[in-house]
Amino acid sequence: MTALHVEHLSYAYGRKVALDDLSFAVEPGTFCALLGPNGAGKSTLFSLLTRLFAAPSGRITVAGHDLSRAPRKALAAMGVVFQQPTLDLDLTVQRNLTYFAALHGLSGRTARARIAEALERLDMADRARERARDLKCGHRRRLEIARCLVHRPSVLLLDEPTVGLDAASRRAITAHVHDLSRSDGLTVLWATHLTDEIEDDDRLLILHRGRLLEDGTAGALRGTRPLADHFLARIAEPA
Ligand SMILES: Nc1ncnc2c1ncn2[C@@H]1O[C@H](COP(=O)(O)OP(=O)(O)OP(=O)(O)O)[C@@H](O)[C@H]1O
Repeated sequence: MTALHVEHLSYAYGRKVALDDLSFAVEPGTFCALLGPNGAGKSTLFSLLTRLFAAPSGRITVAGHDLSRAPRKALAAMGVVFQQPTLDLDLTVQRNLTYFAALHGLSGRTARARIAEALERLDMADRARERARDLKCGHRRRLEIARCLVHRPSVLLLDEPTVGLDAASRRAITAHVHDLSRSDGLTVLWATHLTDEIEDDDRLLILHRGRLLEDGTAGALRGTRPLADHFLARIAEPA
């Protein structure tokens, strides 16, 4: 079964077309980078995938569930990290996660076990009692990633999750999420405009002006040139 399937998706803000007949499918356990410059349509796609916006046309399927016909099942199969942080900074790490687990109907022993597992997975176990406000930006982001694992989704959506982080935190988080995909079989859709977050084995979608310019394995698409050069050359081509 395809983990994430987008078929003929379009979206416009008034006359401004943000996504133009977008189609792609991501197989389970794949780390899929969605690479595009500012304004490419990445956040619009995330808003449609997470049902913040209703898709006026096209179809989205998550872990076999149609997002418009079976939204609860589709949304339960996904973990999301939005571009803007959404933690409660006055709560501890543990409390942030407990609150989120409760929203997903998890409580008591199950919630505690899942939270411990998620914190362990992100190397955050020793920070459970710290207030989110006291964490460095990189650790806040890691907490958000741990949070999106608590209900055991099979598909993770991350919208430019390293924005505003220093180089070391950026590298650590990118490595963590690649590892989640590799070791735990999670499907990842990672939106970015930074080519150094993408590995040669990753699936790569290049999005530009609402359209897919490329879809393949990053290493094969870039050939012998650095991915940054390949990307800049492709998006510089006339429409
Ligand atoms: N609320 C809005 N009203 C009108 N146009 C919008 C709105 N939001 C986005 N757009 C336009 O839609 C297009 C896609 O924007 P979107 O934010 O999805 O791109 P993005 O790839 O996420 O860019 P960024 O990396 O800057 O977040 C852009 O041309 C943008 O100007």
